[in-house]
Amino acid sequence: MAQWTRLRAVAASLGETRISTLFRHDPERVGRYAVTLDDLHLDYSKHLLDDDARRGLLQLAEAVDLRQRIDGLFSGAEVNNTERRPALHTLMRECDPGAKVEVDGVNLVPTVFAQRQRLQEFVTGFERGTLRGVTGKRLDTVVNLGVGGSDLGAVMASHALAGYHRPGVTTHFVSGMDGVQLADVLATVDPARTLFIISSKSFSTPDTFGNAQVMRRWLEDRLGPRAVAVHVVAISSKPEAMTAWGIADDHQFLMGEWVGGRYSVSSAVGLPLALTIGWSQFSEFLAGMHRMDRHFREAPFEQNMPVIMGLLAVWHRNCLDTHGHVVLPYDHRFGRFPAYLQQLDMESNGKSVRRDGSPVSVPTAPLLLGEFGGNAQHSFLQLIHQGMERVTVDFLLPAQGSGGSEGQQDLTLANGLAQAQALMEGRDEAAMTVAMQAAGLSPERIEALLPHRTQPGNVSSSTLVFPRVDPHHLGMLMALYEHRVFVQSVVWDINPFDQWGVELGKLMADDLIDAVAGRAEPPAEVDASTAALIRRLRRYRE
Ligand SMILES: O=P(O)(O)OC[C@H]1O[C@](O)(CO)[C@@H](O)[C@@H]1O
Repeated sequence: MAQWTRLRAVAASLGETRISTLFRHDPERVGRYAVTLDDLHLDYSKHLLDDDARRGLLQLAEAVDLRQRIDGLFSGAEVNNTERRPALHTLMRECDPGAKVEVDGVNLVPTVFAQRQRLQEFVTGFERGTLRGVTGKRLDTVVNLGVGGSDLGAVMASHALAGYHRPGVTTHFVSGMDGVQLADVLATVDPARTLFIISSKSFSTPDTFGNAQVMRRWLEDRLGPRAVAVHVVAISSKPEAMTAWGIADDHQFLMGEWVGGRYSVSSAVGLPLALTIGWSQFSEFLAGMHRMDRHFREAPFEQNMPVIMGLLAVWHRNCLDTHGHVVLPYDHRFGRFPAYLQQLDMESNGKSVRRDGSPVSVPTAPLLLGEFGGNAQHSFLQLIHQGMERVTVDFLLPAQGSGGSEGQQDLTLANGLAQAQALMEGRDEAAMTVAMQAAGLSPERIEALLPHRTQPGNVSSSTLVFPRVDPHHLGMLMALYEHRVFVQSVVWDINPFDQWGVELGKLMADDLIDAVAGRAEPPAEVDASTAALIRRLRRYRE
C-alpha cells in the first residue's frame, strides 16, 4: 500500500529527531497535537510525530476505509468474520430506545432495552432491600464468580469507583481457578446475606464452574436446598445451560452472542458493578461509554480521540519499530486498568493472520503492561528510561485524587507530568556532567558514572487529563480504549473479536487433569518433560 511506503519514508526522515526539537520549531504544537472531548483531554504533542506523519496516518485511515468499518461496527455488520457475528457492545449503552440496529432482519434494540429494564429492576430491588435471602435477611454482599471478560472490566471499575460504592454493600470478585480466592471470600461472608453471581458468557469455563461447584456445596450446606434458587443469579448467552445448572428463570440475565467477553462490562456482565455503585451511577457509567461511542462514530478523524490514539499506536508499532505499550494511571484505585487493558488489547489484536486468513504483513499488537504510575516509577520504569526496549506510554492523570490529601495529589500529578517530561527529554552527557559537577563529584567519579547516568529520552507518550475517576469518565476511558483497539485492527486487517489461541491450552489441560489428580497415568502422547513434571508433582502431593 502506497500509504505505508510514504509513512515509512516520513519515519526515516524523522530519524533521530528529538521530540523536544519539534516543540522548538512549532510554538503552537501543544494546541495542534491535542483532542478534547468534554473535559477529557488528550495531549499527544510528546510523540515523535510531525505534520507529515499525521497526514500520512490520516490518509492510511482513509485507505483502509476506516469510516465504513466504524459504521459497520455500530450497525451490526459481521465484523467478527471467523465466528460469523457482529460485535455490538456499543448497543449495550445505546440510550435511544427508538434506535434501530438490525441483525438477520431483527431489530435488537427492543431486546437490549428489555434486558436492561430487567437488570435495573433487579438492582433497584437490591438497593431498596427487597431482595431477601432464604432466612429473610436483606442481601447486601455480592460475590461475582467469573474470569477474563466476565471479571476484569467489572473488578477494575469496582476498584476504581470505590468512592461511589453504596454504603453497606460489600462486593467480592473471584476469578482464580485454584479456589484460593473463593476460600478466602467464603471465610468472610455471611451466607444468609450473600448474593452470588455466576458470570460466564459460554457458561462452560472450568475456572468459573470449579468455583461455582464449591460455592453451591458451601451454600446448600448452610442454607439448605432452596439456597441456589434464592442466592444465585447468572449472566450468560446460554439460557438452557443456566436452567440446567439450577438458576431460576428470574435470576437469569442474558447477554447477546454478539457481545465479546472482553467488551461486555456494559452488558449484564456489569451487574456486580451496578449492585455496588447503584443504578444511577451505573447509568452514568453507561452514559460515559455512549458519549465516547458517539464521538468515535461522528467526529472527523483529526479530532477523533480513539482514531488518533489508534493511529499513533500503528505509527509507533509499524513505522518506528516499538515493541511495547505502557499504561500508567496516576490514581491508585485505578491501578487495575492496565490488567483490564491487557485482555482487551492483547486478546483482541494478538493475531498474526488477516481477516482472510493470509499472514499479516506488518507486526500487530505489542506487549502491553502497566501499573499505578506512582509505583511503576519505583519498578519497571527504569527499563523504560534506560533499557533497550522501544516503547510508548500513556499517562492517565485525574486532576482530583480519589482519596489522598491535596498535597499527596499534588505530588502524584507532579510525578506523572515529570515522568512524561523525563521520558521525552532524557538527560545527555553534557547535562549529566553539569549535574554531577553541581553535586560536587570528582572528575574521575563523573567520568566513571557518566555512561551509567545519561538517559537517551525521546520516548513518546500521550497524556490523558480529566477531572476525576468517576463513573462517567471511567466509561469514556474504557470505550476510548475499546475503539483504539478497533482502529488498529482495521489498519492491520485482523479480526479483533475472536480468540482461537486460548483454546489449545484448555484442551491440553483437560487431557492432563486425570494424571495430575493421580486417577490415570500421563497420556502416552504427552512430552517427556510434562510427564516427568506430573510424576514429580504427584510425589510432592503424597
Ligand atoms: O465468560 P466466559 O465464557 O466464562 O469466558 C471467560 C473468558 O475466557 C476467554 O474465552 C478466554 O479463555 C475470554 O475471551 C473470556 O472473556
